[in-house]
Amino acid sequence: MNWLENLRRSFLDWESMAEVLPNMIAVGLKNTIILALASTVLGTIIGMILAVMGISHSKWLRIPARIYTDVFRGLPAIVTILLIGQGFARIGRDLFGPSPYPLGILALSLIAGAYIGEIFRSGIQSVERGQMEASRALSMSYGQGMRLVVIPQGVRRVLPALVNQFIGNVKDSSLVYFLGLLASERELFRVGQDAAVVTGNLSPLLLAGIFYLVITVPLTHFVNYIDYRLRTGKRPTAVTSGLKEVSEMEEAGLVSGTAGALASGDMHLPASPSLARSSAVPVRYQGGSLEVSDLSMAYGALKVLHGINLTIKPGTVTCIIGPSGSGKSTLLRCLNRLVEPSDGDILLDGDSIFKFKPEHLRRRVGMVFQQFNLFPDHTALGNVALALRKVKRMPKDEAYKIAAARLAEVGLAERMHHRPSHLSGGQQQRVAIARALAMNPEVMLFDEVTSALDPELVKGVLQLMARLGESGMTMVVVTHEMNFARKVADQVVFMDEGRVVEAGRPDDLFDNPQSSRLKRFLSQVL
Ligand SMILES: Nc1ncnc2c1ncn2[C@@H]1O[C@H](COP(=O)(O)OP(=O)(O)OP(=O)(O)O)[C@@H](O)[C@H]1O
Repeated sequence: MNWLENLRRSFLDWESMAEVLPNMIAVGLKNTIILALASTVLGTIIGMILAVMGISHSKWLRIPARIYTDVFRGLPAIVTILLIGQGFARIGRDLFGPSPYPLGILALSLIAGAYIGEIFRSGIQSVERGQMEASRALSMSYGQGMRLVVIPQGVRRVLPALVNQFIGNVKDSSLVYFLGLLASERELFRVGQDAAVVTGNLSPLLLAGIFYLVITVPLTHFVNYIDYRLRTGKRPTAVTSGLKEVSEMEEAGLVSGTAGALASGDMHLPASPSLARSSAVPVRYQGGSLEVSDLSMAYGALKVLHGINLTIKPGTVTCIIGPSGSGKSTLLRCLNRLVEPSDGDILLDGDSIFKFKPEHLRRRVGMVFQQFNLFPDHTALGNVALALRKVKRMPKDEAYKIAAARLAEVGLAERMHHRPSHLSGGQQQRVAIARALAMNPEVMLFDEVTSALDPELVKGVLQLMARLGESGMTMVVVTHEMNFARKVADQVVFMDEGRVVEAGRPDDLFDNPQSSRLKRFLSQVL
């Protein structure tokens, strides 16, 4: 039992622990926290700058950020601390006085910045491109899209990694003692080590270890909890349970009145009980007109649109059909300047859209995407209200009132407090439509909005779009739904290889195609 007693004296000598405890808390713990917090805050600022430089289009920003990251990640922490702490000791003395403490914080921050920069960069780059596209389509500037949509999502995704970095800083703070700290500046490790030398056992050092764990373990669990809350949002549990069934029932309700109606051509609107109920007084829209002339567009050397001419009258529905890669989506994106054409002009209510700032144009021309592109960190209501608040600068109450009304119009009054991940695909797409409508546009662009939906959810969305078309909204719809185009469109445009091959009334195009290309296309899709 002798060796057991030996171990106890080495590690669990209560007296020497009790003796060092006040100093451990008042000096060691305090300094460790100051060193770790200060270097994390400064490192976060450096990291954010590095991340923005790292994703910049300019190589003059990217390359220095890369070199910095490689150097400070590649060097052992102790080397950096000694190089900074001793190499800059003179400057440090002039700036901060005799203490090496500030230089220690600086060295820790420079190291942390390199890691945090990489964490931020990968977080921001992991956010889907569609999020920025949706932000821009809602009239946000690039900066607003980054600040309000992309960066918050990126940061949330990397929150656990950032906490790991803080924990790394807590531990790395022990290296600063190499710089020769004053007694009042010693951190946990140094206080423990000093006491261990005096008492001749390791108990004070073990106590220091326990303090490290007291800082890091609860923090990890707390951040995991915050991460969970941010990911899932505050939601009553009762709503989550049985969600699938509710959403399926709702979709079924939407579909039931129209099942097969589109296919048979016997579609009466609004046939859906939930849609009809949700908008007893139909909303009327003041649709705008579009005139596209000689429009061409290229992605680099790839010419995608060749001299497109198109007239879209106010309050009409134009469906664009054509084979994959024929330039339909590109034409749509030219209409709200998500891409810039190389030639030609587009008039909105008689004015060239190139006279406006793109952000102003996009308030008048809304867009809905195939992949919905809802903001996952916001509820349905938050998704619709975000641009109203941040772009249109409406007071919060007014924005939420309008958002709630728009969601009610698309049959989602009862689901407005749900996040996208708790909505079915059809419901998400209806939120996206409500979100675009809330900006009060004159023209709505729909880019294959039902292509990502399960077949049983398609009809609900198509029915909503058909109702919107009947309410006076000008709509340009890229679609593979030929029955929808036939029944709802005022004009169908067939594109192939970047050209409008035929355009006209749906009956004329579908029943009496003129060109061999349209005949071949229809024979493949009908
Ligand atoms: N961002 C881009 N960069 C480079 N080329 C692109 C880009 N987007 C589309 N293209 C190319 O432009 C052409 C037209 O694409 P577009 O998406 O407009 O066609 P589409 O008719 O909408 O096709 P689909 O029905 O498959 O969506 C294609 O050859 C496509 O590969």
